[in-house]
Amino acid sequence: MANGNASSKPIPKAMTIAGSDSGGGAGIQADLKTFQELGVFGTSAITALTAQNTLGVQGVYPIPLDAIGQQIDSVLSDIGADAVKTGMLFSADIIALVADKLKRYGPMPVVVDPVMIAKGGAPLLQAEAVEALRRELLPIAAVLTPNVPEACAILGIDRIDDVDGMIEAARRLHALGPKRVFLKGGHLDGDEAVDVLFDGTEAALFRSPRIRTKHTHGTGCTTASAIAAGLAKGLPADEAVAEAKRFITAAIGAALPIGGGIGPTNHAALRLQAAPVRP
Ligand SMILES: Nc1ncnc2c1ncn2[C@@H]1O[C@H](COP(=O)(O)OP(=O)(O)O)[C@@H](O)[C@H]1O
Ligand SMILES: Cc1ncc(COP(=O)(O)OP(=O)(O)O)c(N)n1
Repeated sequence: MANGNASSKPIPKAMTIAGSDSGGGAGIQADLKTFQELGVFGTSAITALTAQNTLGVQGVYPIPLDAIGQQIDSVLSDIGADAVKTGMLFSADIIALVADKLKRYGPMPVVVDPVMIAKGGAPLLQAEAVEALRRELLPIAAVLTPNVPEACAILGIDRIDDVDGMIEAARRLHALGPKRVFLKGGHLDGDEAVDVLFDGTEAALFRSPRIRTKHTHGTGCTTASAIAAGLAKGLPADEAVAEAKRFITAAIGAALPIGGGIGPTNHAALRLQAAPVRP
């Protein structure tokens, strides 16, 4: 009897392979909250511990390779995953290990969030690891989800200024191997936050009003894990992206002004909109 109920379908499962954010707004913590909110059972392999809060990153401690590999083996050899999301991977060695494991346990859709630098400026990927990301991980990505600075770093270009520039960059990123590129426009200016999904043929735009808040910690992790949740549920990629855009827009709209710096998005926002808590 699946899920204790003979009539229910098995629950979709998604795994996050990422860093831990002690402040709870990004990383593994954001991913697992997102999976839970979107009806997906979440599992994890932690690649690095960060001592982090709304003010910034105070420490980064990579996990030994054996321990990362063992977490992935434990989860994928038993529970499995309908989709995987990768986030902070920190070093070329960790990237190579993760790519190897995903090839061994695949095929399953992999959302690659090429996390490089936290909002406060702390490096979360060693500079020399960008080439490993390009070579090992991009070719196995079902969806690559860079923000604008990450897209520039992967392509070795100085700037992307507008939506036309994003479309051109998404085309060039697609040529590096991912099935789809979802290039996020949160770092650009304008009254709308516009993202580009390029599938090798067409570029589709996803637009939302730009919310005037400083509390955007964890937007990238949350968006990528929401896409992974959609893929785990069997949604086509464009629907998974549309659901993720609704999720992150609501989460930013109800962001939490906690701590003294950049607060986290509110992962419960969509659920609370649907069923507001009565006093
Ligand atoms: N102020 C904002 N208002 C509305 N949407 C935003 C805002 N900032 C970012 N977004 C959206 O959040 C998602 C994550 O984007 P981005 O901030 O570019 O990623 P990252 O957190 O990786 O830097 C995208 O869908 C983007 O359009
Ligand atoms: C452990 C960890 N992983 C990833 C990030 C970056 O997350 P992101 O969603 O891009 O949010 P910001 O750091 O840009 O707010 C992180 N900070 N920590």
